[in-house]
Amino acid sequence: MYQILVADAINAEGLEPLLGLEEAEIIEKKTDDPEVRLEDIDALLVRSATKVTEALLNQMPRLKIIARAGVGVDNIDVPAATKKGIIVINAPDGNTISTAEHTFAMMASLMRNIPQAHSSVKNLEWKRNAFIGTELYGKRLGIVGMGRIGSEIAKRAKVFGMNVNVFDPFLTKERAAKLGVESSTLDELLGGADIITVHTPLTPETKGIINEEALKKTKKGIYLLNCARGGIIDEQDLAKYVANGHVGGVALDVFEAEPPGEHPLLKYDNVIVTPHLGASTKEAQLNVATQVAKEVRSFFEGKPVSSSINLPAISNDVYEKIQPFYQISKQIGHILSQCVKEGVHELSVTYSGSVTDLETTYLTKAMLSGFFKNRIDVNVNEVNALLTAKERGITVGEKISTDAFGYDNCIAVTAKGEESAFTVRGTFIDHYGPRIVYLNGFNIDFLPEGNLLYIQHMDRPGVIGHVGQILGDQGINIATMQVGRKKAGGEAIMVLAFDKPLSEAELTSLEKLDEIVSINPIIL
Ligand SMILES: NC(=O)C1=CN([C@@H]2O[C@H](COP(=O)(O)OP(=O)(O)OC[C@H]3O[C@@H](n4cnc5c(N)ncnc54)[C@H](O)[C@@H]3O)[C@@H](O)[C@H]2O)C=CC1
Ligand SMILES: O=C(O)C(=O)COP(=O)(O)O
Repeated sequence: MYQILVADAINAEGLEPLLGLEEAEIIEKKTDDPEVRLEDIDALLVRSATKVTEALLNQMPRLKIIARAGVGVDNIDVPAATKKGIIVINAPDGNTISTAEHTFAMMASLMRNIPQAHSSVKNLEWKRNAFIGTELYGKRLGIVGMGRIGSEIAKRAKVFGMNVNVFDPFLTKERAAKLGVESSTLDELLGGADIITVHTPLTPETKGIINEEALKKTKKGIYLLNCARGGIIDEQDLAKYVANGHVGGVALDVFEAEPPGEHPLLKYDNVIVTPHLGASTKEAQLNVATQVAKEVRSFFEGKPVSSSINLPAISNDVYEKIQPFYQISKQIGHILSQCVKEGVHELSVTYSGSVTDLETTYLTKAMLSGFFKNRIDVNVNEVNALLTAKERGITVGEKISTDAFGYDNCIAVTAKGEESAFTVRGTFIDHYGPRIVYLNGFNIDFLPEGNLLYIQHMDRPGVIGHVGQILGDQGINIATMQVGRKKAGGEAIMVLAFDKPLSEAELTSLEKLDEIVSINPIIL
């Protein structure tokens, strides 16, 4: 008998597909309910409230699948689940419309003081002059994060006659044009917007993306919305800018800690809030519950699941053979995603040598998982890699070549954007390990691991010495250094490895050297 624990409020009608599952018991209780025998649970269904920590997973030795009835999996320790062989699935698009609509409702409420006016009338007041609002029409809306929800917001904003600027480093020009929005840098968006709304996942890159430094660049009277995840707008910095009168108004559906308790922002009249209601509609809840229930049922019936974010879809045998190439493919993708500074619309992989005997599509998917790492909330793996690329408008190509550039095997990946193309080649050498052997036109040879710095420079006497000197003066130890050039005195590159990542100031110190063309940290 499978025991399925539904730990958060998940739509009962949506769970009906599970009722057709023979030998299954559905238990609707919190994970800390004393009546729940965690050690017997096979499937765990949650929303955002239950924190699926490693400690919780340690108490659930039979757990095989975690289903998130919603998008964000930041409440689930996915690496810990993966390590334990637990499949994690979510419902990526079931609540997109509801969240976009809620954001829009918040924006309209904020600009027209609806919550404040509502309370006032309920208190038997009639203060028409106290609630003069601002039109949305003609205003510039800045959208940070142009994925499923951001795109739906943009569509609605345009119908309201708003101008839309978006910042999403992973948005291609083609997709921006298709959506009819203007792509801009974060600084341009900050400086030009009347209203800013964030729709990224919470990642190390997006945490505090709107902080004091960013708020300083916004227009006085700026309106800010966060209906994505608490922390994308830094709450302490925001409170400071509301207190000093710079911010015109704030709408929050999410908080760094939920519920927020006695929060400094709650005392301001121009801060309106909802208790994480973005996905709380009948439709969205039915959608997400049905999606995950169908998936859990498929899983227990031994059928493939389609919205898994961590399922290795290969047998152990094949997995072992493929493992070394799997890792280098992933690293190549991750290097490309950090080196290409514009939206990518094409990723083409060429396999040559002994690797062509293997199932290369797994490797292409591994490369994509490395490419998408840290860009989207969902852990992209071999199960969802191609779908994710397709959703993002990225064409993925695979070719076999006879030229392995003198190596036993070679995996070459070219990423193409509007303005540039960047190629990385890697190989796996038995008893030696993975090596990157070509980077953006230069032959080189380095281990794709740790904190790297890729420097493009002119091949002049003393450059390497100067770099060493500048870093040495700051007490920074260079662990390894590899160099490559096309011809004497021309363009050259170096790849350095460090024990820890360099700070912004340390990177800037190197930029002062005349011979240096560009500096790019790569963290693997
Ligand atoms: N309030 C609520 O109830 C809900 C909140 N959410 C939150 O909204 C988030 C977005 O959801 P979707 O649009 O479905 O996800 P998505 O994955 O389709 O879109 C996220 C977008 O953010 C972009 N992005 C990633 N890093 C970025 C960066 N550093 N700067 C700018 N853009 C960046 C990605 O390229 C992507 O286009 C979810 O991760 C979730 O946390 C989602 C549903 C309901
Ligand atoms: O889907 C998401 O990411 C959400 O934030 C919705 O959260 P909820 O399921 O309403 O707790």
